[in-house]
Amino acid sequence: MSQDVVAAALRAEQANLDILYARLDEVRDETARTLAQLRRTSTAGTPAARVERDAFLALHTENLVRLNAVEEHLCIGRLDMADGSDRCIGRVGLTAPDGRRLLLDWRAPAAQPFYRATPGDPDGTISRRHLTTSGRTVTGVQDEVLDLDAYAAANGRTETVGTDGALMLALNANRTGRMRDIVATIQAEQDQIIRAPLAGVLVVQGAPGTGKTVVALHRAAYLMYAHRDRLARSGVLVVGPNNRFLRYIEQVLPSLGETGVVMATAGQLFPGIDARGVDSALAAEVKGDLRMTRVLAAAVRNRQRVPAKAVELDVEGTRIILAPHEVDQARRRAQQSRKPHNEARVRFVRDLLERLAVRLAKALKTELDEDTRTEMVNALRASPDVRREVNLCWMPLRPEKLLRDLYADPDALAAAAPRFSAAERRALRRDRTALWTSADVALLDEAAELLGEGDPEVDEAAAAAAADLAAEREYAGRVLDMVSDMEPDAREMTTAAALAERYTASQTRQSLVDEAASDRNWAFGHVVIDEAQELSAMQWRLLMRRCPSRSMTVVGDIAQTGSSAGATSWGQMLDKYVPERWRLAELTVNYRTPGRIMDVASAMLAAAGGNPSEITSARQGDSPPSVEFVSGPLAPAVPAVVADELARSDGGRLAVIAPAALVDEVASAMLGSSSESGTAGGSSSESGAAAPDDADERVSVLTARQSKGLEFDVVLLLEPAAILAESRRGASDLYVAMTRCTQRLRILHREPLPAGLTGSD
Ligand SMILES: Nc1ncnc2c1ncn2[C@@H]1O[C@H](COP(=O)(O)OP(=O)(O)OP(=O)(O)O)[C@@H](O)[C@H]1O
Repeated sequence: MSQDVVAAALRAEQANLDILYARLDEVRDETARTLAQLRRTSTAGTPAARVERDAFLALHTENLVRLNAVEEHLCIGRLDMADGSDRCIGRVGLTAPDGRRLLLDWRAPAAQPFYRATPGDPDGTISRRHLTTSGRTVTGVQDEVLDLDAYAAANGRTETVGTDGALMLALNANRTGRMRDIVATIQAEQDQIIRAPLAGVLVVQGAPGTGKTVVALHRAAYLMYAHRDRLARSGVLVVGPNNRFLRYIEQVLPSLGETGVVMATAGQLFPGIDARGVDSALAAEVKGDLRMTRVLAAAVRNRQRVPAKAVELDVEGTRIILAPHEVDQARRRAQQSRKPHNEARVRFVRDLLERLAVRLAKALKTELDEDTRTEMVNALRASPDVRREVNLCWMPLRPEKLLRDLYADPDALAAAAPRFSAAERRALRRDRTALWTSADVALLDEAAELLGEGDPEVDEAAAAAAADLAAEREYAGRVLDMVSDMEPDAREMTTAAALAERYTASQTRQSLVDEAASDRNWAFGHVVIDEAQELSAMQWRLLMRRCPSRSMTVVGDIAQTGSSAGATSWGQMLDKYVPERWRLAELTVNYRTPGRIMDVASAMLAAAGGNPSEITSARQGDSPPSVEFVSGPLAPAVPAVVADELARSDGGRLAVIAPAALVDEVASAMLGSSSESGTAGGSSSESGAAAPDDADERVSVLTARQSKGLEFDVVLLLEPAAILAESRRGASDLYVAMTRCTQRLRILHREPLPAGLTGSD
């Protein structure tokens, strides 16, 4: 390849990139000016005029956010088409003032061949060019020929232009602690998943590092582009395994210009609760089991009581009897309504008061007609005795109270869960002050279904709010007429239909995250679930309630299931909700872990009885895991090894993954060594151990479970045999830990190594 050809290609691409950035700057300035003008516009005028102004404010603000988000790597490449035209592909669409298309959004249908065209199926293309850029400078180009004859005819040569491959550059780059988008290098099998239809449940199964997470996030961005009308209003929910993981991925969607996504762990899916407690393996398993639906239903029924014997009540000085059989009859009738507890209570109280009114009339020797009946009922309602007894029989309940009372009372547990073993019931026992766990959240949600809202005032307020929202939506439909005056690039980034929905969303978008989080009945338009193999059957039930349309992207790897309540097959969890309506897509190339390390991880898992997926690694790497025997305690040996690795890894990030019992000791050893002399690698912030939640530190000390979904340049794995023995799913945890590194895996051990795990001692 002549240097001249490369230099000429770089020059040509630089000239084009300059035009694109100049246009981006222009559009940004125009949008900012329009916004400033709109803000200056008087807020007086008709309500409709104010609503219009707000609609445009929201639209332009959103556009500005998007335009600012695409500064880095604005243009990712180009397609040369057989018809002589070309298509520049970028993170956003841009049009020249005269309407000429300058840049095509990577999600547009016309951009699809950039990811999918092959020499066997060039789809109207001659060649594909990948661009690497740094800031606003082109640093590399790489051409892939898709139709050789046409390429030779167009370029007068068959030789392609190429600097380093964009994919290899991306894979070899040091990690930063934050996941990056992969718009420039999405692979064909990944693109198929990203652009798959919105409807239905799509399960993306794949071994470690195959890009499941990153693909699911790009799919969310794609769906929000292709179905903006629907998803802008209802929002997309992304569920991840823990807060650290959510922080690790949180920048991907904003970097693709998409906001309005709710991110949550399974422990944050019940309004007002952020579960921080931890369950034992048995408690998590029991709480995640579908048998809990029956236990909770029984717990609720057991709060609908009949007094053991007749109770005397004082009603304004008159004594009447509350007879058990009458309470029982009122209870039965209320139960027959099949309404949730708090709603059925209204009927129970009404029925019981009617019966007591008869007794009261008799005691007062009064005829019971329409007028006196109302009088009697009012007197009964005012009686403290009556109120107390009615509440004792059928108390209005919140889910939190129901569950706390159940966990705290062995008798209540025994009555609600008679078929559970004593050990299972013991596992559920908790003090009233215990922290909520993520498994509790699914139970609270189930309890909320069984209890219902039941407060008529609340219901009325909700109905009024719903009516308001409907009226706004109708108005938003009329805002459509105004779209034609919009600036072309703003139009490009939306569709006319989307504006209508977006206008409605503008009322909620800013607070969509808060609103959706505070509304248990929020129906998300699409739900992305990551590390989905970890979810229990009860958690699936909750997620299905959050997504009545069943439009979901479910990603995970059954071989990595660590939770005792997690899935052993996808059908086990999904068949009951979407029988024969979920589809499976598989990813087969590992972009993270070098092949020589992956082979050892797979051999270990197979030797432990697991079932690792067949997998090819995009890179083989230099060496298998290095294994070192340590004769003394492990923790004190760690800082020196970390210092050595940091010195070698040139700015990369490192994780020490240890058995749970060793983590604190290792973290202390790291902190001690850094405060003493900085021997562990320079400044204390570089060498000090980070808390498991801290994604920005260069060194993290984690358990295998905490490392799920994350990645590091170098992993130092301590005592694999202890991780293996930690739980019933210890082999999966160890497999996860071994597959987190992008460059090197170093193992320190004192105990004998698990079977299959061999390396270069
Ligand atoms: N097409 C691609 N181009 C560049 N990088 C990619 C591509 N696909 C995946 N990667 C990178 O590979 C790494 C692994 O991706 P990701 O975390 O999404 O995998 P995963 O399947 O979710 O892994 P695990 O199940 O082990 O958590 C990430 O750094 C991701 O950016």
